[in-house]
Amino acid sequence: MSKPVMNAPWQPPAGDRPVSPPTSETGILIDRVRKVYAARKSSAEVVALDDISLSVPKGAILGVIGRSGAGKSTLIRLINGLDKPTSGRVVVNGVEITALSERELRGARRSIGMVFQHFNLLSSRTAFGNVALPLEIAGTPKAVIEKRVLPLLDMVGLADKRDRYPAELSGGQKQRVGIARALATEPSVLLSDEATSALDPETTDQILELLKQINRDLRLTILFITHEMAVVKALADRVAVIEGGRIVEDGATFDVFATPRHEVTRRFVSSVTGSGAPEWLLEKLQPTQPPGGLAVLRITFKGSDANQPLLSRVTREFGVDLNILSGQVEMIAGHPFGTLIVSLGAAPDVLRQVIAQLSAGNNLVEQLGYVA
Ligand SMILES: Nc1ncnc2c1ncn2[C@@H]1O[C@H](COP(=O)(O)OP(=O)(O)OP(=O)(O)O)[C@@H](O)[C@H]1O
Repeated sequence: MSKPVMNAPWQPPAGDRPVSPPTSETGILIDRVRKVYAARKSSAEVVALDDISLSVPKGAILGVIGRSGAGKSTLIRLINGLDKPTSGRVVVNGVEITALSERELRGARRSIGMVFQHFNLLSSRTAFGNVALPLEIAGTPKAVIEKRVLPLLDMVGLADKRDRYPAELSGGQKQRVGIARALATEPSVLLSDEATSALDPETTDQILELLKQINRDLRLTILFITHEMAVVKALADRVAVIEGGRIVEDGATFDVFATPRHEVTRRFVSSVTGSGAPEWLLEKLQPTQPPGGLAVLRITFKGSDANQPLLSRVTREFGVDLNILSGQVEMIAGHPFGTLIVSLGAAPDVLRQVIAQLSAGNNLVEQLGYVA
């Protein structure tokens, strides 16, 4: 049914960020993908994806985050073959999706599960009936369907709701049915399109936990798109930030949180870590020192350095008082990560030494300005 990748020899990507050629351990490969929507009478041509390359190892969870219109949904549609790129190729578990005919694609899609923001359940079917649907379409015998669906409903915690209709289920329960349905054809890859965006925070946490468990238990490769960094923080091993159809930053989740390089990433990161300066402080910040003014520093602690008593050491050593203006320490991808914003009064040469001392190890120290 599906074609293995074999015809074209591997060429390194032309873009500035090469990806490795697909191996047996590559779950999803996006190779120099460009998608241009043609101009229409009333609208100009849109470059939705502009030379994107990404590689997701088998069993990994990649979060793709971007603002509205960045190109996230376009990317998902190209991976599941609902749309074709203008150029470039998409390889899922060794199958070059972009080289398949419509008929071949129908078969290949069984190995790609999809979870949707609004669940997309059939209201006329029970939970069981919704999960069974992709198997019925694939012509699976009834006895096999029964054997496959019941353990799936059990896995998502809905064994007792098998005969309930969507209207009788909560949002979280509907999404559990959606996840079970996505797993019915035993896919190797799960694509999630804003799966938790319609859910309240507590239900979101439960669904993210379920996705993590499924990833662990089934060694399923997951690529999800979202506009919420909190979802990336909770779920992703790796993150790619997309803006204007380009990947502006990608890497291990902790590294991207700890050292965001692009302005868009910084904004996403500060929305969940409290690393951004509070509004009241931003209003008071001045670029030059007013008479008697205090310097304002932002210190980002990474990894084990987050636990070190650096501040008291600096206070003792230089005899300066550090006032904590805002701060937070939390765990990201299993590592402590903290941000503190402090003010202090010190002569310029002492300030330089304080900054040097605080910058020891993995810490990042930035001077934000001065307050009166
Ligand atoms: N079928 C289409 N025809 C023309 N332009 C399109 C089409 N689909 C998407 N676009 C445009 O491509 C760009 C990327 O859209 P896309 O839906 O992929 O973004 P997104 O990141 O998913 O946004 P959102 O979070 O709002 O869903 C946008 O400028 C959008 O207007």
